[in-house]
Amino acid sequence: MELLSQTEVFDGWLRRYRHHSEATATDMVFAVFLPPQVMAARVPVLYWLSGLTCTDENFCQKAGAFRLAAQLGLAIVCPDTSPRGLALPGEHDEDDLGSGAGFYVDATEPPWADHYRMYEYVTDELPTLVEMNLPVRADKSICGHSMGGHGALVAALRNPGVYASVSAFSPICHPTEAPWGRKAFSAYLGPDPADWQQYDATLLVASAEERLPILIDQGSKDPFLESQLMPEAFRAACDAVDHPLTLRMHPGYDHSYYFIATFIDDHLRFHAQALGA
Ligand SMILES: N[C@@H](CCC(=O)N[C@@H](CSC=O)C(=O)NCC(=O)O)C(=O)O
Repeated sequence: MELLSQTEVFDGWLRRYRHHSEATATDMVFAVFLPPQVMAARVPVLYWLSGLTCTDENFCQKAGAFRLAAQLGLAIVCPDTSPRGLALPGEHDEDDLGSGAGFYVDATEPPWADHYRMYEYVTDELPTLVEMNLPVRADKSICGHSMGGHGALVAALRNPGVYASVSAFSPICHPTEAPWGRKAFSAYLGPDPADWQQYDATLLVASAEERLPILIDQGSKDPFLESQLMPEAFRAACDAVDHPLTLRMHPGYDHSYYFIATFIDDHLRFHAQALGA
């Protein structure tokens, strides 16, 4: 891993690293916040998956998470949202496909399949790299926003026993029925919706092997609420199998990082408690 920068913040450190990824066959950049407790012992990790158009930097600059993470002794790892440095056909033309829009799936279709393997990257390669090279424990939790909320829910539902806790802000809960999800899945996974189900939290929850409690925060004035996010479909799927879900609707809040910043402390405490931080 190549250290690109280190910035002291709340007595901890925000670092950015570049490394070669086998999963994406590109270089990847990620950010990590290390709390001051790493001077004495390894700390647990929260993975944050960002949404469409983001890089590793949006959460770091806008969420306001590091003061409490420093108090709780929680590391936070922020991956990028897609491979970079490529010039695949159409890759940089739209906000919801290609660069900045990896959707945390392993693409099977050309021209994406050789590089757009963000599921493998965030669930396997990156945690292995982080645990080998940084002063963290293997204990981990996962959280995300919008496309990243979808990624966090899918990662937890598909990997029983791996995450101590999972939460999301404004997640794309039912991407196989949402325009963003249908467009991305068609491109990355091909035309057969049967191949999309493994990446849809609302479809996965019935067969989840672990009933890990889920926390979701959602703003009622989010312009994407009904068309793209569909938390009520996810609630119904959870209710049908008694999967523990806390879905908090917040009147007046939208889809932005102002909403995330308002409630991020609740998520940090939720994860810190599960991780024993
Ligand atoms: N332009 C896009 C939506 C862009 C957007 O709102 N991106 C969100 C995530 S949306 C779901 O994944 C975001 O986090 N933006 C970065 C930020 O710093 O705010 C459209 O309208 O389709």
